[in-house]
Amino acid sequence: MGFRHHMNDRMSSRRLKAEHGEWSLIGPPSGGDTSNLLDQNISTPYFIYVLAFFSALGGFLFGYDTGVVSGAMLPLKREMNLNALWQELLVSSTVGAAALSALSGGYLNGWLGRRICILVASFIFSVGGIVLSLAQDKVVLLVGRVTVGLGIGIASMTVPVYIAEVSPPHMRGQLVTINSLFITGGQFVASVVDGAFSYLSRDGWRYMLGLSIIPAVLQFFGFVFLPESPRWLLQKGRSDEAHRVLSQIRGNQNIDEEYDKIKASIEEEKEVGAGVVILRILRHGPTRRALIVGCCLQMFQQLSGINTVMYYSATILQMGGVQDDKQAIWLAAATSATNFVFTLVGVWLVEKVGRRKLVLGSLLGTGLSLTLLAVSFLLSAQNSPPVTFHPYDPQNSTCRQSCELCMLDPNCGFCYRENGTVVFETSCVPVNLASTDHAAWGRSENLIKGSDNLIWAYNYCPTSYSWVVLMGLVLYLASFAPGMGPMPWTVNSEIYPLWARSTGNACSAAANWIFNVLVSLTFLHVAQFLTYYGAFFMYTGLVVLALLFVFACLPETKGLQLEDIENLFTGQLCSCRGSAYNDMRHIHYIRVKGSNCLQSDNEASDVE
Ligand SMILES: O[C@H]1[C@H](O)[C@@H](O)[C@H](O)[C@@H](O)[C@H]1O
Repeated sequence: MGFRHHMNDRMSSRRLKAEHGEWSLIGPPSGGDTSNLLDQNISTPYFIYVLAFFSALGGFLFGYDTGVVSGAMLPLKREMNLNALWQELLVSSTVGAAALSALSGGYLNGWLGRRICILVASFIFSVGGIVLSLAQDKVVLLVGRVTVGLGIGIASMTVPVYIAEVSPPHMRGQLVTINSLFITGGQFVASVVDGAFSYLSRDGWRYMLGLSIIPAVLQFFGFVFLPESPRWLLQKGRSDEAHRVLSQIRGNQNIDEEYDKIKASIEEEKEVGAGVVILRILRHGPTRRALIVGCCLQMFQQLSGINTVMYYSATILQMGGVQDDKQAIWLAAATSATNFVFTLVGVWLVEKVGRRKLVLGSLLGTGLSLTLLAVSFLLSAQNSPPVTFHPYDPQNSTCRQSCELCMLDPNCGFCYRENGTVVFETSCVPVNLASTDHAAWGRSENLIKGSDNLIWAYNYCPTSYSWVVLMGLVLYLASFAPGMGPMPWTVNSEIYPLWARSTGNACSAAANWIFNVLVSLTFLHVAQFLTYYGAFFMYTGLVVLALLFVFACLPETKGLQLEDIENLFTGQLCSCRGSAYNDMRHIHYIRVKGSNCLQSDNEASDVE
């Protein structure tokens, strides 16, 4: 096998090392079995899994605390007498606080280091959990929700950075994606805890909200004993410590090249000049382009509508015709289980097919399933039962339309009798403002569920299309979870040079949280204006935009050492799509014609 070496090629020394069997810094080939190619002496120590596990507990808490609130809201509404405004406040205050703290987390990360930030986040999570579980009134609840939000923000931007910085290149994608697996795992556990404690007649919400203390304390004590990122240590001039930690996490592998590369990239920082990091990022072409790609990926993740599905799955299923409250809660648990299981597929695929293909495939499936959801809502709307029964209306209300329009008006609900699949004696009447479980007056005012075949439908219409909605939801999650769920976090942890990494991740995580609030706060209003099928068609359109953006702009980062990845952004924006891949023997760069984003494109592919 004749390698042609190109000594002026920045990569050639790495290739040379590869020839001599030093694969540790380069990573395994895409897909196949690497065991016969790897030197037995340089296997990665298990310690890296311990680091990834304790860090990813931050992801678990992120998932748990964002997921638990929808189920906790049902008993909270009852016991604390919460009106719609307070319910919205308790949900969105956490996400808003997360956006702010993710932004400030960039500064804290650079200043205090990744390890201290993770310790601070787990401490904040523990305090938030204690405040929530002991809360006596809604103001204290709000304080608790803001507190956990602050923890979530810091954890969401620090954990992927830390894992990426301690991982060897060939495992980095997988280990960072494990953090996303823990996010969806946290959401799943939260939905099961919600389901289980919803049977308690009082104080169930205290357990739901308080149980997060356990993983938070576990993470705190774990991190007291775990090391700082060697990259951050080197940046701070603590070279001996950095060398020691790197040897500790790489075991018997040769760390010289990795160590030198990190040092070289710190030297490069000086070329960029001094000043406020975000301004330096914006002035420096490659990092500016990386920031645009990173933030847009996070924005598109949220614009694909994942959190309308996660936060409103019970409502969506009800709109699709699932009538029973408890059934809806457990179906929502099944939704988050699907999200979790399919994130596992992402963990499995990320080092095999790479980030780019995973995201493209995921967006394609997400778009198709959103179309299916939209079509099923359209069919339900077109077949929505008309109003046939007009009781005397003491308030002269406006609730007098078909079920579809009745459902879209938050002031009205649909009341009907059912015999098998036949719906009859249908009316649309105002909802009781204190509890949406009842009508304000008339035959559904004091409704005992199921009595006399009478059904009060707030937020949904009787339809025979619920199974299509259910199928659409499952397909949506199966497509979203392996790619668009985890990859924005994974890619962001890799694409910035060391000096810009904390700030870049802070900005992109904040973009994620800001669009999260935006989409989830507007969903019900958007549905009211555009109808449900209109809303889902709109998300489909946004996914098509995302697909075009990713196709044009997202380069492949699989297998590259962190310090090499910035080279992918040295050309014009979007000129390096799909450009680098590593097939174990050498790194290929295929650049889009005319760009200068790579230093070694042609040479890299003429290897035989
Ligand atoms: O990657 C995660 C994951 O997909 C979650 O299910 C979702 O709730 C978050 O918003 C997202 O950032």
